[in-house]
Amino acid sequence: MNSKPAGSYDAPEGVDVRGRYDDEFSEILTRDALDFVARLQREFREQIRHSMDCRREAQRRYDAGELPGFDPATRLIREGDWVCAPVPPPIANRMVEITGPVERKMVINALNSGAKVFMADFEDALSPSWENLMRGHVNLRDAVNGTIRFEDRERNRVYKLNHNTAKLFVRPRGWHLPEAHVLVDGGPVAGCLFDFGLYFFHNYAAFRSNQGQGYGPFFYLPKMEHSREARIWNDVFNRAEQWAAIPSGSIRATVLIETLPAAFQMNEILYELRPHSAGLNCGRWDYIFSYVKTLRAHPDRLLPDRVSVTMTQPFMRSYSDLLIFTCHRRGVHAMGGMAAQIPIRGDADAHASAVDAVRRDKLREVQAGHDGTWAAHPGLIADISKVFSAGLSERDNLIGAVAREDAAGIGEDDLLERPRGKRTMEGLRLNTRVGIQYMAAWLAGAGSVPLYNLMEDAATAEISRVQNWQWIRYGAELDGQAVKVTVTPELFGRVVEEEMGRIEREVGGEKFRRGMYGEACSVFVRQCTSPELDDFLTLDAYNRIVVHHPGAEARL
Ligand SMILES: CC(=O)SCCNC(=O)CCNC(=O)[C@H](O)C(C)(C)COP(=O)(O)OP(=O)(O)OC[C@H]1O[C@@H](n2cnc3c(N)ncnc32)[C@H](O)[C@@H]1OP(=O)(O)O
Ligand SMILES: O=CC(=O)O
Ligand SMILES: [Mg+2]
Repeated sequence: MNSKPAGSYDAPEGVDVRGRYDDEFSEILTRDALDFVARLQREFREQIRHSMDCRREAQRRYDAGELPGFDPATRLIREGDWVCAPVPPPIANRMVEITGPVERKMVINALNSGAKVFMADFEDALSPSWENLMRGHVNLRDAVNGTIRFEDRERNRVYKLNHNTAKLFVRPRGWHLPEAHVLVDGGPVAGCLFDFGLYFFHNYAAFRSNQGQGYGPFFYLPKMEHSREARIWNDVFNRAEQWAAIPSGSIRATVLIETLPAAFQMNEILYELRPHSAGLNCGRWDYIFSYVKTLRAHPDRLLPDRVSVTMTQPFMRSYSDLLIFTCHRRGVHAMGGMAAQIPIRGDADAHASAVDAVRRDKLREVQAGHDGTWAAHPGLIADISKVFSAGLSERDNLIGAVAREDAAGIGEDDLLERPRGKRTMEGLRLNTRVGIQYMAAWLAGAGSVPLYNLMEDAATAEISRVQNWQWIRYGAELDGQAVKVTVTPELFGRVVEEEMGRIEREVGGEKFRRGMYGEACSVFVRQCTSPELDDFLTLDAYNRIVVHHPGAEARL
């Protein structure tokens, strides 16, 4: 018999759910599901804590002047002749993958978009409020069951799934983010174990029969910095497979190489995950952010304007080439990244040039040997598919076709080569405008937004933040000014004031007053000017979206 009070979650011993109660959420937060998450947390929390300590230790070495590099201790793994488990047939062709937050209408649109894969995102594209996370789980359960519907009453439109849909991958949060609404033995559960655990618990069986042809579920794993973190994921997958009594190697995951230290660990990461690997992906935006973050104490590594740090910069090209070589050598997909352009309404020329930029980016990717790539918006899928299907010429992927032996010699200097380009006042202004507006959206519950005709999410906003921090910290000199202009806290203060004025004019007075712009501005400014660089924009800001029930706001 169920003894839980009405209107509260039925939590097992040691688990305390502090998030708002909702009958629909309680279908996800069942006693058994919470027990599964709690088991994962208890088994892996020490390893996670140790890995986060190791990250801090490595950062102390970089701050003392060391540069990231290949680890001599794992040379045999890099040089050895091993391959990952064979690619599962249902995901052999991953030519175009659409990504987006786990919002109900977008989940349906993404699954119907014509992309091969939909990466449902609890990470860069989602503001991880309790409501967003829990609705996301309800949405994914309904999507996997095939019953998901959404009614847009204003537009008199009903959304439901087509017969053929994209294969679902789910991206849980990174290791660093806690889930403050669920405590296990008094401490917050790791956000990624919460996301993974609930999704796996409710969906593994239906996914394997409806979508995975006996494989799955499938995941994307973000922001790792070292292969020891991949080992934890591999152990989590083993534990989940044992618990569900499904064959070992059912779960597959693509790791985003999106931190600078991880670029030197591609082989090691694949090796740790080799029974469960579904390749690697170039997470270009977080990678740029990580370049600044990792080399925060190196004043000779100032980034040029964000707009000029593209995939054609030599350090970015080397990273993508090495990723293709490594993945194909190990028998798995080498996925490309996200072009930030999105369709532009009401300006045909601007739209054509945005689509053209995406096409060029994708052409470069497929010609380099990437097996597939990401699309930010359904309106780009047809163009991207055209470029990639020509490049794949009837094959599912290029794994056996393009070896990229020429990239075998890419070394530390190539991966660390200094980015080139100008640093301008407009770069500083744009970073500020974008960072504040993104933060305002995130605090209000939207984790991905269109700004100035580009997709912005947590990763792209991070670049704006750390670049401002770096320029202020080291007094970057701006190019293109009649007189010498150095970035100082005072100059930045003036820029913030002027850009807040511009934001108000652009969004309109009423929206500005009702929105979270003031709070966003103070978070962003504090982070850009603090003596020590914060690890993540969203970690500090997370406290502002945690709401414990019953009761007021909570701080971790
Ligand atoms: C760095 C990284 O990590 S990249 C991966 C993480 N980032 C992302 O996933 C961002 C994905 N993209 C998006 O979130 C969106 O495209 C945005 C926010 C940039 C723009 O969204 P909108 O302002 O809604 O765009 P727009 O108004 O043009 O949308 C038109 C339609 O396409 C849908 N749509 C747009 N993008 C997506 C998407 N990625 N997935 C599914 N549907 C989408 C909209 O829901 C809308 O549907 P409707 O016509 O049925 O109402
Ligand atoms: O997650 C993707 C990225 O570019 O960051
Ligand atoms: Mg990312």
